Amino acid sequence: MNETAKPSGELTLRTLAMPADANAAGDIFGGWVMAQMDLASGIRAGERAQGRVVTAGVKEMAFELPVKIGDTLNVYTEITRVGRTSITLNVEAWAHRARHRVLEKVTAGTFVMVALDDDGKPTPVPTEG
Ligand SMILES: CCCCCCCCCCCCCCCC(=O)SCCNC(=O)CCNC(=O)[C@H](O)C(C)(C)COP(=O)(O)OP(=O)(O)OC[C@H]1O[C@@H](n2cnc3c(N)ncnc32)[C@H](O)[C@@H]1OP(=O)(O)O
Repeated sequence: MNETAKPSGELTLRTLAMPADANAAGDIFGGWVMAQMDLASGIRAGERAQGRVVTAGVKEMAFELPVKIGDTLNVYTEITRVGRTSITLNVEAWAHRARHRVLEKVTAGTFVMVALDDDGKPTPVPTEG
């Protein structure tokens, strides 16, 4: 792992970048990376909300480095704000390169998830604990 930078947040999801997720040049599609970050946000926010959540918005997405076939993608999440019905998370995706012992930040973004009730309407996020 690179000495100068470390992931922020809790490791929420790990998965492997496969050939079917790549474009013709061999780089993994940004949409696939975003989908993994969305899933990680859903897991973390769903646990905090103790129920169903949806993605309301994604802000400040930055694709800093490509993901390559064979990389392990590690997604870290940190809850930065809990509103009435929304949960805001900083989400970082780091690639563990297949043939090198390095972990590099590839993408970061801010996700806003909203807790829903059984009727699909926004519902208050319960107090923690
Ligand atoms: C025990 C259980 C364990 C669980 C373990 C779970 C594991 C399971 C993992 C599943 C992982 C799936 C993760 C994929 C999740 C999708 O991909 S969901 C699909 C994509 N998203 C959608 O289809 C959402 C479609 N949009 C909507 O349904 C509605 O616009 C929304 C988001 C519910 C908001 O409805 P609304 O009527 O505008 O509601 P409103 O009361 O005005 O606002 C509600 C809150 O949303 C905020 N908001 C609304 N729009 C925005 C926006 N554009 N930007 C930012 N915030 C916004 C408001 O500020 C407000 O926040 P609070 O002040 O209450 O904190």
